[in-house]
Amino acid sequence: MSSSILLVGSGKMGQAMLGGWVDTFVTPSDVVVVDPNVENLAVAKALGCIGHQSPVDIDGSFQPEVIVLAVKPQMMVDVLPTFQTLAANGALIISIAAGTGIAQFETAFGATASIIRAMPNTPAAVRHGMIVCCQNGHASSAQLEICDKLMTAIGTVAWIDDEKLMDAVTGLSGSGPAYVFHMIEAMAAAGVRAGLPEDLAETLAEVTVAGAGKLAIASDEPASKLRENVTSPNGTTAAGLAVLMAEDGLGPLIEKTVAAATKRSKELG
Ligand SMILES: NC(=O)C1=CN([C@@H]2O[C@H](COP(=O)(O)OP(=O)(O)OC[C@H]3O[C@@H](n4cnc5c(N)ncnc54)[C@H](OP(=O)(O)O)[C@@H]3O)[C@@H](O)[C@H]2O)C=CC1
Ligand SMILES: O=C(O)[C@@H]1CCC=N1
Repeated sequence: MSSSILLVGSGKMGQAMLGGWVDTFVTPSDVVVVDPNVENLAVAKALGCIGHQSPVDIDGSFQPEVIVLAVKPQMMVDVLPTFQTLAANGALIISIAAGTGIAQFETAFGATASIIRAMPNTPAAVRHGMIVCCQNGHASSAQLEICDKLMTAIGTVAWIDDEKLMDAVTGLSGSGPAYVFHMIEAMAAAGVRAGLPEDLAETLAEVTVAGAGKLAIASDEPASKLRENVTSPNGTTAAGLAVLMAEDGLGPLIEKTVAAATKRSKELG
């Protein structure tokens, strides 16, 4: 890839993105990573990227074409001013921070800067992420293409026009893996209580969730039909679903869960 990338923050999401990029089309030495956390920076360096603990250490001739911001939303106020000079050559700015709106980046980098807000999730680490992108209308078609390629390297990409939807995206797919991991935890614990050995219960829960997810994606049928396919009349699944789909069952709980995460995303902005 000809584009030079500056990645700010090589924590969980920064590392997940880097892994997908260098596994596919990005030359590691084209990526400069800034992170004060020595351990996280070492992961980026081990992949062959150039790493610095501070932007002041970056080679003065480095002109990134893309700047990817992967620090906590609460850090943005302090971090953005330190990258204004590096962005001055018209670099595309991509932020994956929850809540932080495009307007905050326009304030820092200029009203006509090319800004894309993207919301990935942690399955990006195994290139099965869901990434939703939204741009401010100033990115060129080449910049949109670069972003799409970077995000496609870590999963499935969707673009939306209405930035207001990014909070709901964050509450659903951004935070969503945690809901599913908790479901795995709960299923495994229930299996143990039903008499299964712990290791076996964990494997059954993990493989069942992964398999159901794969089937849902591979199948043309809606999830409701796939659910019905498991459910024999008066059988075991019907007995289980009578509990899970009760009036106070999983549906209302997930609705409250996504609403709470969406509200928190709005607050972070
Ligand atoms: N985790 C997730 O599932 C998702 C997270 N996001 C968003 O991604 C962003 C990063 O989250 P995540 O990767 O989980 O967080 P992490 O804490 O794992 O990573 C953030 C990294 O940034 C470093 N850092 C702190 N200050 C600076 C600085 N001034 N310059 C450069 N790097 C700095 C941190 O160092 P230190 O550890 O020393 O603080 C850390 O290594 C957040 O904005 C979050 O909202 C988006 C989608 C999913
Ligand atoms: O919990 C968070 O705030 C981040 C954003 C989406 C997933 N993790």
